[in-house]
Amino acid sequence: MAVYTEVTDEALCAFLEAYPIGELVAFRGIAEGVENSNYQLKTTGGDFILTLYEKRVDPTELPWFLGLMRHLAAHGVECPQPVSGRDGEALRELAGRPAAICTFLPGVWPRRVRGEHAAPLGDALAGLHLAGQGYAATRANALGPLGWQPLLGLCRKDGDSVQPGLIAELDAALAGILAAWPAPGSLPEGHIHADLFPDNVFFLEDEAGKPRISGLIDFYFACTDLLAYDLAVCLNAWCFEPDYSFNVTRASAMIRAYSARRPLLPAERAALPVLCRGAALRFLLTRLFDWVNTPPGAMVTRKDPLEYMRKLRFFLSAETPEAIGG
Ligand SMILES: Nc1ncnc2c1ncn2[C@@H]1O[C@H](COP(=O)(O)OP(=O)(O)O)[C@@H](O)[C@H]1O
Ligand SMILES: N[C@@H](CCOP(=O)(O)O)C(=O)O
Repeated sequence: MAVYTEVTDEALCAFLEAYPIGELVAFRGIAEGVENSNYQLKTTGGDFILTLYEKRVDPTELPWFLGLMRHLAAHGVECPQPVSGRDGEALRELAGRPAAICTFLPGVWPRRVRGEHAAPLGDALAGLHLAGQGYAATRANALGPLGWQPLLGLCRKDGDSVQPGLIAELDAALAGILAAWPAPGSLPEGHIHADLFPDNVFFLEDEAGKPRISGLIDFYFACTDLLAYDLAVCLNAWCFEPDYSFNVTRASAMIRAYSARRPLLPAERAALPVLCRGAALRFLLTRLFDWVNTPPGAMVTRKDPLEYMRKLRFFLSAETPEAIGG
């Protein structure tokens, strides 16, 4: 569930007076999502998404995220655009939370990933990286390599209750990944989405039934980091079958489409195995942290950390870029 903060009719109507988007017709909470509370709004001015930012988003960072979305939308990326109020401000407060209204995107995210999603995704990811180039402000990746050791430390006490021996296995994997991680400045950097999972990518079908991307959402992990790391996140999130076998054909199609729009440097391609290991570890650690540190009834939706242990093991065994479709 992801409606953590309830909003009353009265509070919402009063809130909407600040915006030039007409009057409220209907609204409903959206159950999907993990981090924030989302509502779909219908007003006499159209359809919108209202997001109330919950505790895990640092409010001082919200202007950076909203600015990035605005910049990307202005440079051709289909993504939600923050709607400004009559005073020019997109960010205000509702029900005691920072809140913003964004444009509604058509389409649905794929409940089951298919091969034909891979090329549009690779192309859209490269488009996002290119469009992000002119956004000057930067945001460090709090969930990058420097954050992994402290996060693992916070899971140390209870991690083995999820799987015996897990912490020792993660200690060894982390040491290897950090030792092989690309040196600062050695690979191209820019603004990355950093969480481009299937539930953050909307598709529509064309007349022939072929999926095309109608929008990318959820930029609240976006940051400035290695561009190829974003591709590694997608290889993790999109290229495994339900039985955890890696679909190398799908991965190749994604990497090829990415490279057709933003050619990968040989050094980026060579780094893909370690970047994929790092990306698997990153999602494993945040899921493990939530798993072992979330008291019952807390407002966090927990996801299975062991899914990413299996992916990490695969990437640890894949030594060459070719083994992962590169
Ligand atoms: N701009 C948008 N247009 C249409 N639907 C949206 C939009 N933003 C969010 N949603 C809906 O809300 C759900 C949760 O959004 P998401 O940003 O992933 O939440 P969270 O940050 O809590 O993970 C999405 O799966 C989608 O159904
Ligand atoms: N994609 C992450 C969790 C973040 O959730 P989102 O709903 O904000 O995309 C994971 O799968 O661990």
